[in-house]
Amino acid sequence: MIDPARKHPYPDALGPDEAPAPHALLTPLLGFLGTWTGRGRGGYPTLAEEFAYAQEVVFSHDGRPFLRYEARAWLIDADGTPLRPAARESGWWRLQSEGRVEALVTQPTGIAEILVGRAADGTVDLTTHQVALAPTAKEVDASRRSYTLTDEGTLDFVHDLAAVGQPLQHHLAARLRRVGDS
Ligand code: HEM
Repeated sequence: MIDPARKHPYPDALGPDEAPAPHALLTPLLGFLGTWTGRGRGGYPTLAEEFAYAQEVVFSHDGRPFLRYEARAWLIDADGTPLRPAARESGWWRLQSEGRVEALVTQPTGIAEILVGRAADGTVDLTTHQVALAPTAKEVDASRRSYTLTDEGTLDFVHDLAAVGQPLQHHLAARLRRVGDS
């Protein structure tokens, strides 16, 4: 049993210079490590209107060749005031040779995705390998996600979705900044 009062013997690192040293396979994704926050916009043909949201995303590692991934979003109004909690998801990005990525992501809406793709030049592109749905989850057939580290120091995110009978198309786009950066 883990004693919650005791410090974890293998804490995650949030930066490339922290211990433990990152596994060599994480090299193409070192720029992703840390906590990011920002805003995005989303929509879908089945929704009455577009929405604006804020999001926090955390990437960490424990020295092995995978990233821990955690994302929380909440809807905001035009002034940025929080309206209500929105999507949450967490998972693991498993790094393989030549920058190949296998990502496992689960959501409290009953959706579990396995995505595959590649990390290169500060960009990760992921497409659906498999989706598993809980009995009461909405129908999701596929998604395509793109994460890009830009020259301005932002992490830009685009998410296309094929769901509820609609073909693959835009659902979300966001721009995040590393917490602590101005
Ligand atoms: C930042 C992350 C996300 C935000 C802010 C977001 C926001 C929303 C919102 C506001 C809706 C309308 C229903 C509602 O009000 O709850 C919605 C619907 C939906 N979203 Fe997302 N979403 C996110 C991520 C995802 C992801 C990762 C998936 C699946 C892979 C997904 C799949 C869906 C589906 C299937 C619907 C239902 C569409 C319908 O029934 O017409 N969303 N999303």
